[in-house]
Amino acid sequence: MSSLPAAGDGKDVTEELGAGAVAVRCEEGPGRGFSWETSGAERESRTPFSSGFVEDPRSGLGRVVAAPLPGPEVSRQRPRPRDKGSRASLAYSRLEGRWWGPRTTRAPPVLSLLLHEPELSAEGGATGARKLPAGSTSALWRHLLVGAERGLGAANCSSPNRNDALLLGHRREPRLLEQAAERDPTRTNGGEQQAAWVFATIRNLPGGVTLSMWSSPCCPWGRPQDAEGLQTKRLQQRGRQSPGGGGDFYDVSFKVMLVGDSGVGKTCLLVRFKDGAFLAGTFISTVGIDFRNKVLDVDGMKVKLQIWDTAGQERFRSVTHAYYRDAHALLLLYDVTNKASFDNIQAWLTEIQEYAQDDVVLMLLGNKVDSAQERVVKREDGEKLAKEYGLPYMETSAKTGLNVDLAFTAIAKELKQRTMKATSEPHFRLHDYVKREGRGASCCQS
Ligand SMILES: Nc1nc2c(ncn2[C@@H]2O[C@H](COP(=O)(O)OP(=O)(O)OP(=O)(O)O)[C@@H](O)[C@H]2O)c(=O)[nH]1
Repeated sequence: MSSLPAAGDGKDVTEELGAGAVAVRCEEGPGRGFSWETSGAERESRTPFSSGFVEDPRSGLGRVVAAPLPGPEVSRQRPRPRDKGSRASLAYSRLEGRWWGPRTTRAPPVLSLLLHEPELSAEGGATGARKLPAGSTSALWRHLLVGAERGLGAANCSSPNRNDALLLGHRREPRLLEQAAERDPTRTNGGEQQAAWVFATIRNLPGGVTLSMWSSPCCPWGRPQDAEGLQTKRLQQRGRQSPGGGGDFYDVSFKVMLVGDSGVGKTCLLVRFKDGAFLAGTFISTVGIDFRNKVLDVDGMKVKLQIWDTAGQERFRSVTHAYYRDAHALLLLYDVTNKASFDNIQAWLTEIQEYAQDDVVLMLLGNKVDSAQERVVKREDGEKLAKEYGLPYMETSAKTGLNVDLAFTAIAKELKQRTMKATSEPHFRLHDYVKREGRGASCCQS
């Protein structure tokens, strides 16, 4: 792979980026958000995927994105001339409002990824903007399989001058597409229309990762089969109030992480809690890490939970490790229909012990209890394990919603109590609460 040209020299770098060259990573931390252009070639496919978190300094909202990059330290440094040829070559500083890289430039680079639209970030997901040269048939875009699976979602994007747009979307956020489409109908740029409209999927990114993408029906790589269907859907849903949003007020805020093997239902649990919906159908693994916010009213106090959905797959483990230290609470899930996921709980606990704070609030959840026929892990086994480790325990179903709200509410109550130094309220006991309130197959220990 050749190195990226300096930003602003007007060159189309897409060919040079080569196969699999799509992703973005960000510096972590409030008020320091910026995005990176990255690239990766096939030969770097063993590079572990990494991810970053960017937070809008004004709204305090953020989003997580994934990138095939080495360690997080890469993003903590400004690219310098000596970085030329490294994969973190260009960056856009939101605070400074300019691009910088090997050479600071006035204009954004031809191929750039940018994070913005903070209101969308409240919903999580990876977004990015990409300026495409008109009629581009770059190697990059040949990697897009237009018209991939239905049900993939997207978030909005645009370039800094808000002319050219394309996005790297989140796989399970069709609502974001609707929002994006309503806010940004097809834009015009020098006679060429580009906007976020139609999804595609980028496959075979380094690490074997697949990312979903939406783009314009009139984009250079052609109109996908179901563009009209999408448009119809958008029109029908116009006027629906967008849920969530970034304007929630809160008194206290906590970070909660969902961990456990791939496929145990972490994403579904989060979506059930946040949206009251169940993600049935094809299982698509989480890439890197993602999060969503929800504000709960806990005994008169607004408690914001920023819930981080981690990827259960082993290859993303190095990504999630970095987030443990900031977590106030962890929900550790296994799947009652999958014995291996239960057997792996001990390994997860070892990991938690190593990376999380000592005082992290931890709860064990046996998910998918609606699948009674397929159940292979008995409730008693879950209880026993929880007791052994002194954990509160519940059985949940993201499908039916059983105990889902309860699990998060219990966590919020416990965390809220910890922040109240002296209070006249009765002492909250997480174990007792879970035992008392849990429904159906839920239970307890202690
Ligand atoms: N029956 C049933 N299926 C569920 C439940 N929760 C999740 N699933 C299904 O299990 C599969 C995996 O769910 P996800 O939420 O994507 O799993 P995950 O833990 O986030 O997986 P990774 O992202 O790979 O870590 C999907 O096909 C879901 O539809 C549940 O409570 N009941």
